[in-house]
Amino acid sequence: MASQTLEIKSLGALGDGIAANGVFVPGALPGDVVEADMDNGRATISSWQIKSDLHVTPVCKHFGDCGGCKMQHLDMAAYSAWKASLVSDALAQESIDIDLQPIVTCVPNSRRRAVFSVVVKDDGVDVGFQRAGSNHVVAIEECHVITPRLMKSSRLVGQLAKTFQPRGKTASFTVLDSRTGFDVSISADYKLKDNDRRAISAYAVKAKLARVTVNGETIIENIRPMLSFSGFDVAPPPGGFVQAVQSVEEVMVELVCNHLSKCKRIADIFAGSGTFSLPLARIGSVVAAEGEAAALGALDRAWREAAGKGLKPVKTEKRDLHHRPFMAKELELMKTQGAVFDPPRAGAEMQAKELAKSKVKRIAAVSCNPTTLARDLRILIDGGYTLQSVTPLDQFLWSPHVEAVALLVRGKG
Ligand SMILES: C[S@@+](CC[C@H](N)C(=O)[O-])C[C@H]1O[C@@H](n2cnc3c(N)ncnc32)[C@H](O)[C@@H]1O
Repeated sequence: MASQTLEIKSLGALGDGIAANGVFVPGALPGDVVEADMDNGRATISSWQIKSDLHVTPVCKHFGDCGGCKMQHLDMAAYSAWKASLVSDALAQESIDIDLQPIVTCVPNSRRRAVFSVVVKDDGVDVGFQRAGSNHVVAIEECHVITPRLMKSSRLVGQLAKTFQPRGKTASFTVLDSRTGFDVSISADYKLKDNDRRAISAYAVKAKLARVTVNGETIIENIRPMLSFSGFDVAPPPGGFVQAVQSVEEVMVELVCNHLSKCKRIADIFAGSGTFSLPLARIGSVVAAEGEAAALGALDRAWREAAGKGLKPVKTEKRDLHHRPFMAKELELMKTQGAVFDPPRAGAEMQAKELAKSKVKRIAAVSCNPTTLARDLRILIDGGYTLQSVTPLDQFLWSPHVEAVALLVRGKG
């Protein structure tokens, strides 16, 4: 195996150091000079000649083994600057020139949902996260990302798995830290027998789990799992999308609601269970479109339970928005003044093209993928919108993921 001396100049989008010669070096930071073993173009650090001042001691004992966190070795200020740069670099690729708002960060131990990998063995059970690039489950004893309650839930998850999960199989247990208890949603490649259902139910009652679902089948719901979305009680469907960190969600909602604060008719496109629709219903009537019927059901129920508190109507619409976006004409017929769209990672290219032709005055674009966000913003700008601000938000601490909220107006808005 050949060895090379590499001088690290920058950080890539996935958090690897990038050497002067373009080689990606996992674990390296700008300012490092490292000796690396090269194997088929892949670099593995064997030693440091110079260690950059940007290195800090990772807080977690599992760092490097567990694939959950990639950037705990980077100084926090440099880390936040790198995250913001992921957004500004993507915008620059589309020739969008704007000074970003300061990045919104989250504190450790604030993520309210964890996806544990669980394997039951002859001598016990491993509950943890997968090693990067492998199926191996790294059993965790500590985690600095998820809430302390979720960390405690990992023990219950292990006990639950032991009651029914076949030995040697790995399954994914998504646990939501809801106000009324843990909502456990299991995704597995084995079929349940009636005995398994009975065992799951018995354990869920004993451990006071709010709900347990396996491959979409609700095995038991002791109590509805409840979250608060901007003061609204919402019971998201099993495994349904929720923003990862409540404090970051609150900032996103504030940005969107302030931007649309004078709009009487609003479209919430990719609405989920109503993170934006519900607070927006305090401002104007909302059409909430989304592909998951269960998420819309949760939204509708939350709106009904809160109705009478001066809320405007929320009309839900199940719709495949990638194939059937809101057409410009349709938005006009609906008299839409403001729109928020918050698509999955692929973005909302078709929808952006229709919005670009529309008369909608104010748009909030929320995104978890800077590249597709920049593409969609370019479409809107070319359609005559002015980009007023872009705020990066970090709710996936120490990972390479970053969110952003971009605000646009047509004319004077
Ligand atoms: C990033 S989430 C945002 C949800 C919501 N705005 C929120 O903040 O909670 C994206 C949403 O898009 C929905 N979705 C994904 N593909 C879709 C499609 N083709 N048509 C409609 N909705 C889709 C998902 O179910 C999910 O609820």
